Amino acid sequence: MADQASGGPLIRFEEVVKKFGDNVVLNGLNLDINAGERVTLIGPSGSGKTTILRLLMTLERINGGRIWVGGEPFSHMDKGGKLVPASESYLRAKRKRIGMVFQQFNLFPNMSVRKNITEGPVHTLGVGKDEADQRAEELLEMVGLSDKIDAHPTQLSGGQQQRVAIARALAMRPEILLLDEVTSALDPELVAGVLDVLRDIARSTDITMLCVTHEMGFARDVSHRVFMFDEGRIAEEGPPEQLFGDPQEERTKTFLKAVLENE
Ligand SMILES: Nc1ncnc2c1ncn2[C@@H]1O[C@H](COP(=O)(O)OP(=O)(O)OP(=O)(O)O)[C@@H](O)[C@H]1O
Repeated sequence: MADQASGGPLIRFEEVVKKFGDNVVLNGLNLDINAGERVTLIGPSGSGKTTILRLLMTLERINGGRIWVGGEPFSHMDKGGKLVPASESYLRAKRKRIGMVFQQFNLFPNMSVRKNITEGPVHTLGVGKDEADQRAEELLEMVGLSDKIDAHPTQLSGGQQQRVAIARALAMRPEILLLDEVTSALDPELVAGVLDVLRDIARSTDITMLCVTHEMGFARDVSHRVFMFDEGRIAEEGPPEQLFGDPQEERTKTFLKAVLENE
């Protein structure tokens, strides 16, 4: 885990405000994540965790503050020495650094597994077809689905589809991988397989990961830091052994107790 060559974090949220109408979801959020760090966001429903990932995917725009990625403005762009809100084309170029896996797998239903994985590299990044194919084969091996390369998504279980979605995100060689409750839509018996694949990726790559999850065991295993969110602010943060083992804030204690009782 290291800071950027520039000395700064890979991702920086600086006084970020995000509103939906009158609903202020993030109210001056400050957040730094270093290159290679794996971070988990936990907290009650509606506290703004998914919104953070969606801002990084440029699926939402901020209402105030700034986001930086790799020391460069992300929510903004430099125009003659002044920072102005980023244009669509600027955002499109910037978001190539970032991959996301969603709760719903969102695979292309009419394409084979192979095509699902090679489509982005070939069409968005201009990678040659043979190279994209080879990478798809490597990634399918990594997620344990080599034998499904010619299958269609409808022939796969939810867990298998989610593993293809993970392979598809990694095929774009992102620096940052965002995981939004990737096991929430799965039948319980399929959850472990997907989490094992993610544990492997965490162990074998130095990709920067931001996960929103209710799987506390997984959060404990893979995270360098856990952020407890409450009402759009960070109530508490720390390494998992500290945050889970010795939480300081009342809000964290109540939340963890409720999650454990639920489990
Ligand atoms: N597109 C949208 N339009 C209006 N309100 C939205 C939109 N997206 C999110 N919100 C609101 O923003 C708040 C934060 O939502 P967000 O999904 O980030 O929370 P969360 O912490 O990820 O919750 P959960 O654990 O339930 O996914 C909620 O009050 C939600 O209703």
